Amino acid sequence: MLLSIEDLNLSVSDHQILRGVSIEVAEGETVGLVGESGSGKSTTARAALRLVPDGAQMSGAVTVCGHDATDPMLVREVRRTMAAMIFQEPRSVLNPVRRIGDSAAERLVQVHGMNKAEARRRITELFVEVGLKDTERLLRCYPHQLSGGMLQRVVIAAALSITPRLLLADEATSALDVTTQAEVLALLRRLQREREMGVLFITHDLHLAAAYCDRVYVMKEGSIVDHQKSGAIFVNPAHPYTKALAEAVALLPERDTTEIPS
Ligand SMILES: Nc1ncnc2c1ncn2[C@@H]1O[C@H](COP(=O)(O)OP(=O)(O)OP(=O)(O)O)[C@@H](O)[C@H]1O
Repeated sequence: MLLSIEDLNLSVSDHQILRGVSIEVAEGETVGLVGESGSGKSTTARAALRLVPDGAQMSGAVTVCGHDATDPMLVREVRRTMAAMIFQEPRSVLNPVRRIGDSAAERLVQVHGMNKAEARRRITELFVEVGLKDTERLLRCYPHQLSGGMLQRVVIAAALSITPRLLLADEATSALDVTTQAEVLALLRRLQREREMGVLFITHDLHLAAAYCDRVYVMKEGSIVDHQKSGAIFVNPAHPYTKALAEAVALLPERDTTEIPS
């Protein structure tokens, strides 16, 4: 298993956020983690890499690529060389006053000891791999000069720069328009297959998770309440909450056509 979370509990200031969460991701697998806002999805992914709030109380077992990720020393190595995380809003992780090239190449310089020229060459290759064009100009741009889709590709390239075996994608495409979302998802799928990466794909969208992932975990109020192969999730939801999520799209109020102004 690339990621194994077992009976994970996490509390902050006596508020219990995660309750006995268990999740597994194998090599080459895409596993969905679905739930409404505040159900604990991001906290689970962050806790897997020990990125927890100060003072958080945590219990349970987490291994990433066979390493104990609850160990503060070991998890540093895990984050350095084995696992990467992509967040929902790329603008929040890129420094607005640093050039794209410097931000994207940072880990290769700091972590892998490459010199700046080597790191820029490698990042340029990765930019091409994630479908970015005009890379020389891009390296000199600032985040505000790029679209959301381009920035998300930059962030994916930076995450892939360490050649992670496990990718934690936290609402990685939720802020993108539908067309760009489809392109980024196709890109992630291709890269995942080429690299045999395991992916934990976090989303609030059950339909997207079922279409994109091999298996899906459903989370509610800090607990995993359902776990199914994607094909089975609509046919045989094990928990009423999964059924409610599946039907949620039908709850949109119908447009009132009786009061159309002339
Ligand atoms: N640093 C923190 N300190 C205290 N409570 C926190 C902290 N981070 C998250 N929480 C709480 O933990 C719960 C789960 O939050 P989390 O962000 O993991 O949910 P989520 O399912 O990822 O939601 P969203 O889809 O909105 O990102 C929420 O009630 C949130 O308020």
